[in-house]
Amino acid sequence: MAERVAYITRVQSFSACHRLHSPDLSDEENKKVFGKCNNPNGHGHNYKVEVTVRGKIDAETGMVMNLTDLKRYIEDVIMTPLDHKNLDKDVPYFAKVVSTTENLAVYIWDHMVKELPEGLLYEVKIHETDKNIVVYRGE
Ligand SMILES: Nc1nc2c(c(=O)[nH]1)N=C([C@H](O)[C@H](O)COP(=O)(O)OP(=O)(O)OP(=O)(O)O)CN2
Ligand SMILES: [Zn+2]
Repeated sequence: MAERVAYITRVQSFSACHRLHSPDLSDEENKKVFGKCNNPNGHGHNYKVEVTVRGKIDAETGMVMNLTDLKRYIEDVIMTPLDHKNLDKDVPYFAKVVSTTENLAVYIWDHMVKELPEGLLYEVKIHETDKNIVVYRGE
């Protein structure tokens, strides 16, 4: 049978708070750029992350990869470090990196790509709110 390629996705939600604030900008500039999201005491989100892997459907198993394994990687990369956390204060990566959803997607990609078999990770999509969605594909 000809080789077939499929995309499989696992969805995971987590809750976290953050403040958009750049150490490279003055307080005034931060207020101007980030507006209400620069509130000193932060604000929270119920993030929804979609992790998609792309690969050949294995002839013997019928799977690109076992979704149960993907679930375990997501637990280690997303849930343990990020769920119910203050992103800026609890996650060392964001001490100097602004916790935008773009940078959060890069964080998740960079950690997920180390766990997964080479070449499988295709996309990290984050719904910060129902209306704000970021896609990162490792570029
Ligand atoms: N490019 C980006 N822009 C913004 C980001 C981001 O991560 N990347 N993040 C924010 C804030 O974190 C903010 O929390 C967004 O919330 P809000 O504007 O309230 O969200 P909605 O637009 O979905 O809410 P409305 O109901 O439309 O008010 C801002 N910008
Ligand atoms: Zn926010």
